[in-house]
Amino acid sequence: MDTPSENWDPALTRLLSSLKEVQAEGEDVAFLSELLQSKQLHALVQVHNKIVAKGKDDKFFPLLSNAMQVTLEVLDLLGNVVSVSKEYQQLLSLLQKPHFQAILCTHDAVAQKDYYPHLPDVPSDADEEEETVKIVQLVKSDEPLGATIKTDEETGKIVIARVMHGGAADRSGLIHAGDEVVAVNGVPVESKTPADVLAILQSSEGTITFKLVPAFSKGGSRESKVRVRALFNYSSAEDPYIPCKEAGLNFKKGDVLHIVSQDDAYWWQARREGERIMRAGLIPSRALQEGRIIHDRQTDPQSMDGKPALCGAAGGASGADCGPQTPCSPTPTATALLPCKSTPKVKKIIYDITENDDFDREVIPTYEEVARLYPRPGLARPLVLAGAPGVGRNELRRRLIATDPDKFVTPIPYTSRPQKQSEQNGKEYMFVSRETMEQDIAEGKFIEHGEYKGNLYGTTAESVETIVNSGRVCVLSPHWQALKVLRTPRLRPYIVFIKPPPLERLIATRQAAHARSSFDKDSSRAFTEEEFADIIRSSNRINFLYGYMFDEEIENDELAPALAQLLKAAWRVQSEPLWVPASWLQ
Ligand SMILES: Nc1ncnc2c1ncn2[C@@H]1O[C@H](COP(=O)(O)OP(=O)(O)OP(=O)(O)O)[C@@H](O)[C@H]1O
Repeated sequence: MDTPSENWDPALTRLLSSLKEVQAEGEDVAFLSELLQSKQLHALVQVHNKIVAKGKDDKFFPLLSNAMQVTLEVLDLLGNVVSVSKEYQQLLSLLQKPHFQAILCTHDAVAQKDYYPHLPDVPSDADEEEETVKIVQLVKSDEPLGATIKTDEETGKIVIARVMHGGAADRSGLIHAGDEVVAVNGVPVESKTPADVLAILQSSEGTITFKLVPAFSKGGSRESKVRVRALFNYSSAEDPYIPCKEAGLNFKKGDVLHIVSQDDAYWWQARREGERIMRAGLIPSRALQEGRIIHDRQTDPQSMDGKPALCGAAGGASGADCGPQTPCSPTPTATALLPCKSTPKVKKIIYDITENDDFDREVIPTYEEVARLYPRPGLARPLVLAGAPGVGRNELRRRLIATDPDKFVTPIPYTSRPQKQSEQNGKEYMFVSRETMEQDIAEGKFIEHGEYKGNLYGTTAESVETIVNSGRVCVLSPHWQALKVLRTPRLRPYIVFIKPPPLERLIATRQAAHARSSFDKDSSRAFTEEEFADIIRSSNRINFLYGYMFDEEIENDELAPALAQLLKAAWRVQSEPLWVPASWLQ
């Protein structure tokens, strides 16, 4: 046991002597005594004292609260620089270090006061006879108040329906969902409608004064930390059921959203990740959106993704709109919001399917929970070029490898066909017997395999891992049906969707380059018009079935810009923290 030295902290010394005075024995007392005399605790107390002493000067305050965001922007800029100086490289390597990025994230959390404790709710056993009223005064500005109001169905009173996270009302900390509005600017609102209240608010100038009866146990809820990737486009202007259009958050498929509240079963509150606007917006919850998609698939089997899936006809039971500077009107009745709620999930044949991809039709693309995966130096994620046969995946893969053959590598395929004399095992192919290959396929060792002229061909997951572990970037251009086998926490692929340009451009670019049809393995000939149309058709279909897996899209119009974009993707994979399914990190 360490013996306290002379400069031992006085508070610890006092605690120790009072412990001795207790004169009790036993394991707990011995443990406490040892703890109070330990050097580690003493060091911690000293650190604490120093922080408290320095804090008194109040010299420490964060200059910014988005250091990590700035870092990512810098990395993006540096990624575009072709020739880099030594200083650039040093800065790059520093900014890419996971520990450095972890410090920046922690810094931002502290700067954003992400740790603040929340005050306990007002006790619900307070005297009900004596109604507590709070007067809240807010300065009117260009910013919306960030709250919606509605008429309470049971009491008929005007209440705060919801408070948008990060908005003016939320930041005041004084207005909560469920608070009853008694008066606005001195005008009692009893027996008024939400629209009347909006009119009062719109006509007010300077400050707005609310007289509110606080709701019990409705204190501000803590922000959730959930991030999701949106798998559909959403525009609140086209959504007839959103309780308040101005409160809606528009987003595109692929955007990462920070879900700050899931308190409401049908309308979540979210911010777009990386945006500096603190006020959250309303988005349809997963349950609501799933219901809409299923409803759309049943009523319109041709429905493709890209359009917001909405139930019923537009302009139905919509909530009254609200002005941008005022609290918003009520949520429409629950029945108006829920025409799809009781609809069971069903399989629906949407395409004229020839392959067996029933599994994929089960996926209802709403949101995918994601988390940031930090790059691990020397362990780049495999780069997967997905797309329709003939679109140019192999051409782009070849050109990428040609830019740096030591860095970009494609796995050597396995085959059961006999080795030719001119061939070397492990160079063009790994030659194995048909029995061995069949057994490995049955054991799930292959990420893709197929048969051509009576011989098996395929690529193993292990060969991908070997390349990753060797510090090089593994580049794959598998058949699209291999995607679901590939997209696992084990391989963590970065999937780039190679999509064709519009038909006219597809034909023009391929004809100008004398492109060879990849549909005909036996002879070298140009693509037919029907084949060009097929490329576009199957591209749409692959995007529909697997779009939720794609990390980015590249349009393969002219080869040079497509390759430049691919090089950028390859850079990102090696250097940037990227969003991946949260389940990969658990
Ligand atoms: N952007 C482009 N402009 C002109 N020609 C292109 C372009 N991209 C690819 N090609 C040509 O189109 C043909 C088919 O490309 P590629 O073999 O890469 O297709 P793929 O997607 O790998 O299809 P498959 O899997 O069926 O081989 C090739 O002759 C290739 O050189």
